[in-house]
Order: sequence, then C-alpha cells, then structure tokens
Amino acid sequence: MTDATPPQVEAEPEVAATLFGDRLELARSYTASLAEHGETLGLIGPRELPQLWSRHILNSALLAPLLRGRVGDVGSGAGLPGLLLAIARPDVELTLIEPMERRTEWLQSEVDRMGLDNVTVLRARAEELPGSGTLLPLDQVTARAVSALRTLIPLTAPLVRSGGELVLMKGGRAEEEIDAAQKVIRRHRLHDVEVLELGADLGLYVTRVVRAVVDP
Ligand SMILES: C[S@@+](CC[C@H](N)C(=O)[O-])C[C@H]1O[C@@H](n2cnc3c(N)ncnc32)[C@H](O)[C@@H]1O
Repeated sequence: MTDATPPQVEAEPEVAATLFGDRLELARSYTASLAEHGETLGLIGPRELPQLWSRHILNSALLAPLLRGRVGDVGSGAGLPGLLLAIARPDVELTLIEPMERRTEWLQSEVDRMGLDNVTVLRARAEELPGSGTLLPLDQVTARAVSALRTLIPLTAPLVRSGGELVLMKGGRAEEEIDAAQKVIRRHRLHDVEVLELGADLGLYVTRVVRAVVDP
C-alpha cells in the first residue's frame, strides 16, 4: 500500500507578521493560492508544500528592505521573489519579467485577484529588453534560481541604470559563482560586489544575496 496522504502546507511561521506587517493578509492569500494551484500549473513541486513559507515565501520577503524605486524581477516564475516583494513593498514599482506564457498568465491573474497596483507583468526574455523600448531603465534587478552568475549578470546588468543595483538571490556557492564570473563582472562594470547573509537574526534559513552596483 502506498501512502496517499497529500503533503501538508507548512504552518505560517510567526515571523511572517514581522516581515509583511500590514500586508500579511495579502501574503497569506498568495501563499494559499500558490499551495492550491502551484503543482497543477507546474510552478512548484508537491515536496515544496511542507516548506512553502520558510524556503520560498519568507526568504523572498527578506529582500524587501533592500529595494527602492523601480525594480525588475527576472525569471519570476511563480512570483518568487517579485510578487512577494510587490506585496511587502507597495511603495516600490515591480516589473515581473518572465517568458513562459502559462507563468505570465498566473502572475497576472494573481496581481488582478489581489488588486496590486504596483506590478507590471511582462512576457519577455531579459536579453530581448535592452533597446526595445518596452522597459524603462530600472533602479534594481532581482532574480532567484534563474542561472549561475556568469550567465545571469549579462541578462540582468543591461536592464539597470547607471548607479543602480543587482540584488540576486544565491545559494551556498555564491562566492564560487562570483569567482567564476570575474570576466562578466568587469565587462558589465560592476563594483562593490558583496554577499549579504539575511534571515539568521529572524531564526530563518540563511538567504544569500549577491548585491552589486552597475556603472555602465
Ligand atoms: C527555475 S525557475 C525560477 C522561478 C522563480 N524565480 C523561483 O525562484 O521560483 C527560472 C525561471 O526563469 C525564467 N527564465 C529563464 N530564462 C530567462 C530569461 N532569459 N529571461 C527571463 N526569464 C527567464 C524561466 O521561464 C523560469 O520561470
């Protein structure tokens, strides 16, 4: 006999209230919708449900205090981190850049359902955007789980204005990725490249972020 019990969604950690403040209901609403539809739409696997808050929702929200102005999220997928950041920071304008139609439909439906007025969903590959006139220069670009830094930097740096920033979520190999990306770091004139470790003070898994200033 196989165990047919469906995986349970992780209970909401208390720290969610600290990270989302008066936007917590929206974060709950998005999380419930992702838990309900994410697997059917191919956005998340069933094994993610027992760690949905701690591994996906809250670690995305940890970036919120780093943001300012007009921000693009490259490869938003299910909305991580871009949609969570739009929820946590209604004062920031988010553009979610995602090439897959089914994913952009999901993102737009969530934006409409929650009535978020600080989000634009753009169906595109990041490399098509520079010079296309579809995207104004951004103050910052975020990305999570899109590719290694040496390929991610050429996709993201051209979208950012001079003096803007890349804010890229990375795993435990962030330093090795930076070493392997030295050529593109020079080519795209990135400086002040640093690795931030977020979340430990809140009792969360450490989320590593590579932040760099773009100076074309
Ligand atoms: C592994 S998923 C990660 C999705 C989400 N950021 C997350 O952390 O769950 C990578 C996403 O990047 C998108 N993607 C891949 N290449 C891209 C490109 N050149 N420009 C924009 N998005 C891209 C894919 O369609 C996919 O949705």
